[in-house]
Amino acid sequence: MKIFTAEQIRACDQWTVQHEQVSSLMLMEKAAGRCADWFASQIKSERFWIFCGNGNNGGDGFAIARMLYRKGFDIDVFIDFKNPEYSEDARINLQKLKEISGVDIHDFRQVSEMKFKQDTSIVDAIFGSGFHGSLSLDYQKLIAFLNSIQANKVSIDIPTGLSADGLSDSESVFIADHTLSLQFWKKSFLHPETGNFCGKVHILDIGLSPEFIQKTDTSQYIISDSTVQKIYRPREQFSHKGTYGKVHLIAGSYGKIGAAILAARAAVRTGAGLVTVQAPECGFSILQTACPEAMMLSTGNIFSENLHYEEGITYGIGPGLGTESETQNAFLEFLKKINKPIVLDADALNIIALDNAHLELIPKNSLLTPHPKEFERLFGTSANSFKRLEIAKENAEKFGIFIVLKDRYTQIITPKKTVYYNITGNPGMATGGSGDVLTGIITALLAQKYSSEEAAILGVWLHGKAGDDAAKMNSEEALIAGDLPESLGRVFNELKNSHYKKTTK
Ligand SMILES: NC(=O)C1=CN([C@@H]2O[C@H](COP(=O)(O)OP(=O)(O)OC[C@H]3O[C@@H](n4cnc5c(N)ncnc54)[C@H](OP(=O)(O)O)[C@@H]3O)[C@@H](O)[C@H]2O)[C@@H](O)CC1
Ligand SMILES: Nc1ncnc2c1ncn2[C@@H]1O[C@H](COP(=O)(O)OP(=O)(O)O)[C@@H](O)[C@H]1O
Ligand SMILES: [K+]
Repeated sequence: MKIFTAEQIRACDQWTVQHEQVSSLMLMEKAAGRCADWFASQIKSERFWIFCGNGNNGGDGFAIARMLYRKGFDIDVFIDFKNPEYSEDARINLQKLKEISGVDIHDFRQVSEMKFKQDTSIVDAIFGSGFHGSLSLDYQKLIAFLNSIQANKVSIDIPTGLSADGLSDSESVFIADHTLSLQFWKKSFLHPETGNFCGKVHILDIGLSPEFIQKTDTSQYIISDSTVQKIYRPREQFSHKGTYGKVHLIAGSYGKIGAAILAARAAVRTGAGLVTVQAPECGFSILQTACPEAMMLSTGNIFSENLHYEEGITYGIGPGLGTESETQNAFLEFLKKINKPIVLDADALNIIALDNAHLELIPKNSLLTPHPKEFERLFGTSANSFKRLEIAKENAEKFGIFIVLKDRYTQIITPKKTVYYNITGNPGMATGGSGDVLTGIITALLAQKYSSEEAAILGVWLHGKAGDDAAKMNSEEALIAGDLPESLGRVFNELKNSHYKKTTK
């Protein structure tokens, strides 16, 4: 699914009006209708306080107010009495609302004097994609007041004060529990500094031109279920374990053998034909007990100092590996021998980060899976996650690598500087070892002849879906990394069913 900038969304809006025989007023009616239906079906409140600005976001708010009133809800609308200028469509919808005697319209400055009933939901239709600059003092006070009261809060299109494309200059931003985003994800929803204001994001299809969407280029995408269904290949009937590749995980050291176990369990559950763990002997008995499906190769006594290289193997290196000098030397020598894509995580990245020249040793099309701190060690600090993404793009291109930047919405950055955001997963996965599982998953996919790009996209999606399945079983709080490989089976079943549903009657 494409992510467009605010400017592209505006162009899409205009294209739809020009080419699809709908007026902008009809589009607003459709958008408001989708929002009103969502409120009526998802929200328990009897009454709504709807705050409307002077542009088309406010216009949506006026139309939503009218529709919710007709559905039987108790509605109060708040506007800026000091500013009588409205966009044309907002003006028409405000006029329609004024014709309804049952809806009270107040100046938003009066809100703090009004009695707030507990079951009221607050709707923010103040500013959307047209917001720029910063808020006036009166609006800042309003947002501070709304943020301070306990209520269910919903933003239309974008929380007021946020910009669609990155950080905004606004001092205050409306904090939503839900954001009803029209047609598209916005980039700012996907980054921590801005996404935190959006609550749960719901994308409402308002029927903007599919032709425009298809023909308009972007370099940023959401990984949608349909993307993943296109990548996924079911297993062949006449196959054997050789068909599904040989994985070697170079992982674990004294005190961190669990990392190797988690990666190995993930690799076997992702369907790799044969999995071997290269680890120090101190971990053998626990590894062979915890994951009997995997074979073992000794790399040392309590840490790795002697790594085994063979042709035809797909390597995943780093979880719990340690950074002792012997391990560093062994790993860097090992890197020089490899000329096909590998997966590098955790301590493998920390060793590479010790010297910039090490980056040159990474085989082209390899996948690096840093969390933000590891990324910083590799490529330097950045002021915010938007700048970090730009640094990631430059380095992915420069070194010909895929960077899987792990976060709430993990970003995959390709050597061509395309960005894929993953929206599966949940905060239950913020627990030690979940990254090790991802290494096992991606390495197993690479071994099964998925391309690096496919392995990254399918891998992060599967990982997040496994997290969602595990959270459903165990709650987000009780989710542990070891649950993730156990959930993969249900996720694959679902994926396979949807694949067959697409290809059979
Ligand atoms: N996607 C779609 O196809 C569809 C989109 N739709 C909806 O349209 C929305 C976009 O509408 P929009 O372009 O009118 O912008 P909007 O967010 O209302 O803001 C502009 C107004 O706010 C003002 N203003 C701005 N910054 C300000 C500030 N700091 N402080 C004070 N004022 C400020 C600005 O004033 P100006 O700068 O012009 O003086 C102007 O009056 C979009 O988010 C969605 O809800 C649907 O209706 C139908 C289909
Ligand atoms: N709040 C969150 N929502 C979704 N996914 C998350 C969240 N927090 C962490 N994750 C995922 O969990 C994994 C954590 O990886 P990492 O930090 O390397 O853990 P570890 O080093 O303990 O294995 C990443 O894939 C990340 O995307
Ligand atoms: K809004």
